[in-house]
Amino acid sequence: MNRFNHLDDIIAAISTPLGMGGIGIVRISGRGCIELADRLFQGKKSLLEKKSHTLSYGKIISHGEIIDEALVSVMKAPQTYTKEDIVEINCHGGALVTRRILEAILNEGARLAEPGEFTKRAFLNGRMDLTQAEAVIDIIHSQTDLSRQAAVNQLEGRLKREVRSLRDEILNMIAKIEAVIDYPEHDVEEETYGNMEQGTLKILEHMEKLLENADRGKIIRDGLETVIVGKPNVGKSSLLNWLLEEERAIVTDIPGTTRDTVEEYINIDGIPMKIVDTAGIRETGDLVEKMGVEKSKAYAEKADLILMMLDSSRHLETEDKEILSFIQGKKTLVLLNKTDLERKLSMDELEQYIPKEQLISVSIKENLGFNELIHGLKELFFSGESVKAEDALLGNTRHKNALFQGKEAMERCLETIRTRMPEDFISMDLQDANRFLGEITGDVADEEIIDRIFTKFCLGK
Ligand SMILES: Nc1nc2c(c(=O)[nH]1)N(C=O)[C@@H](CNc1ccc(C(=O)N[C@@H](CCC(=O)O)C(=O)O)cc1)CN2
Ligand SMILES: Nc1nc2c(ncn2[C@@H]2O[C@H](COP(=O)(O)OP(=O)(O)OP(=O)(O)O)[C@@H](O)[C@H]2O)c(=O)[nH]1
Ligand SMILES: [Mg+2]
Repeated sequence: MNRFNHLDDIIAAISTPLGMGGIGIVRISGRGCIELADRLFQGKKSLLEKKSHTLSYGKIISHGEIIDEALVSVMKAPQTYTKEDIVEINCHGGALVTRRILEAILNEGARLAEPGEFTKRAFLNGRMDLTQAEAVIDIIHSQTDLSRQAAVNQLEGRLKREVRSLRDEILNMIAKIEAVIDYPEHDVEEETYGNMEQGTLKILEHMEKLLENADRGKIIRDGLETVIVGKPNVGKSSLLNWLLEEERAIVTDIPGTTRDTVEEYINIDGIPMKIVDTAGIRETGDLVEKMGVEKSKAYAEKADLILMMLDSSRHLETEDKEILSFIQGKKTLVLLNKTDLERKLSMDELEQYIPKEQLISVSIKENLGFNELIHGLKELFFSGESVKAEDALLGNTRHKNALFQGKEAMERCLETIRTRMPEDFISMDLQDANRFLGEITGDVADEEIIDRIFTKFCLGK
């Protein structure tokens, strides 16, 4: 039996949100599913007579009762999404109707598909590699055009090709070193070690270039986790509203207005951001406020970016200094707000805590400094370059980690070569690297990893 068992079953699921639209789609995949659907179908022609990728009008009938009228598509293996026969029943969109049709299909012998099982079959049947299957989830979950474009590029196979070309280079090296091991009489040792070193360095360079972009890729894929911090009343909630261009958070001149965190997703000039407005950080006896302050600190700990706010119309106070030292070592922009008022804040004092390049003057009230803020952001994360989906080749942490392990194996290989260890050891290091890269595309398939990936899918996908 196939170790990914059940690949022979007919699977079925509702692929549209339940009862939330005009049409509902029930999808069936597996050998025999056209015959199965035909037993429920009554139209001008039997589904068995239909050409692949055609649509038929008819009625869905179970136990002599019409459940609904429908349009049914028939797609024949192997040129389908799963590479298996597929039938899709397009019925009316109500939750009950779609469920009744699914039940009728299950009664005819199909089994309910697991989340992501259609796409899992597409992977297991070789229509796509693991990075492409993961791209399908990313497309569904994408919140910005940039992350959607990155996911579409991945579905088109950009990452797959990149990893394949790395593996090809490694496999070529393995073939060469194995030939030398098998026919030592032809071996010119210095030349072999020299060639191996060159090859290894070239692959390492390629890997490093890919890894360099991983941080950008993650930001494009998942968004930049940003937290606004500062003492009470400096204008943090005003900043959130400013960025969102709507009155999302409550703003008053009473310090301690925001008590719990407020989270929003926005797209600033192409950069996807998750922005969290927090309670002003200060010593307080108020229990609720205290909890808010703790939460602010916890968010700041795990953020990609901290937007720290200061009130430029006031002197630097102990609370500000505490926050400034608390965020040391994090990627930070410090916003000097309320520049429309008379300046009291001493820049000399401030620059003891934070480099000048990271200071940005704004007045939310007067709508000043927005472009400078965007510019500062881009400098910090994209070295000032514009943000492109093509940079997001490696946004997924699973891919990054596997590539990193591959790189470590290649570094061991370099060491092996340079210390003139036996040629067998070179081959072993190369095989290690090849295996890690194979995990990215799923060519080296660990069932547990694969299951974990597909259970993140929605039903019917
Ligand atoms: N109704 C419906 N809409 C859908 C999907 C689906 O499965 N059903 N998709 C599912 O996610 C996406 C489209 N993806 C698809 C990918 C490949 C094939 C397919 O049949 N491919 C064949 C040949 C296609 C041709 O060139 O004629 C193949 O690759 O061999 C279909 C849909 C989005 N919309
Ligand atoms: N003059 C001036 N006032 C501002 C500016 N930005 C915000 N304010 C005012 O500052 C006060 C506090 O603003 P909030 O946005 O509520 O401040 P906060 O940091 O969220 O305060 P807490 O939630 O209490 O921590 C409000 O009265 C705002 O209208 C500015 O650029 N200039
Ligand atoms: Mg606030």
